[in-house]
Amino acid sequence: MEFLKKSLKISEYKVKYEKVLILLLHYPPIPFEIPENCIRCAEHTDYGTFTILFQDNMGGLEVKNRNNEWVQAHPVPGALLVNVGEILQKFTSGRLRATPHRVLIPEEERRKRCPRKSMAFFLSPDYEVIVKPFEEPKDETKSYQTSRDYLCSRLVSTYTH
Ligand SMILES: O=C(O)CCC(=O)C(=O)O
Ligand SMILES: [Fe+2]
Repeated sequence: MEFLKKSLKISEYKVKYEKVLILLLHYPPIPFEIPENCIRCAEHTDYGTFTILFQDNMGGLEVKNRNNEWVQAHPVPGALLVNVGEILQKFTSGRLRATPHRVLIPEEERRKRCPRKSMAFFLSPDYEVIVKPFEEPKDETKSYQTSRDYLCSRLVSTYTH
């Protein structure tokens, strides 16, 4: 967290602890014909502070840049991918933007017929941390959402469909 404090020049870093959720993802091989435009993981932004992602060499991951263009995030051996999450976007008043990303199915037959594996470390503030811009002083007359409320509401809105 020190690097965030330095790069954003935050004098008081209030996120005392970080919750970590580790997701091991296995995308099965596709042994049959599928319609065009099928995807492995739909466009989304992660909810927390940031996500550290390891991916194998199957490819398919794309991130959206600030010009709203999809850019392939090719796997680089030994490299990690870091995605900014929604809570960090809120902490920084949008100076850091939550990265939209998705996982497509490679055109290439060999990679389509192989599984894809990835490992995601989702970091989120401790549950009682208030989700508000760092530079904004706390207003005692306002009611704020905690990290727990924010994460729960995002999970509910995602999984009620
Ligand atoms: O499998 C991947 O590379 C991405 C997974 C992902 O974005 C997620 O689980 O939130
Ligand atoms: Fe994600």
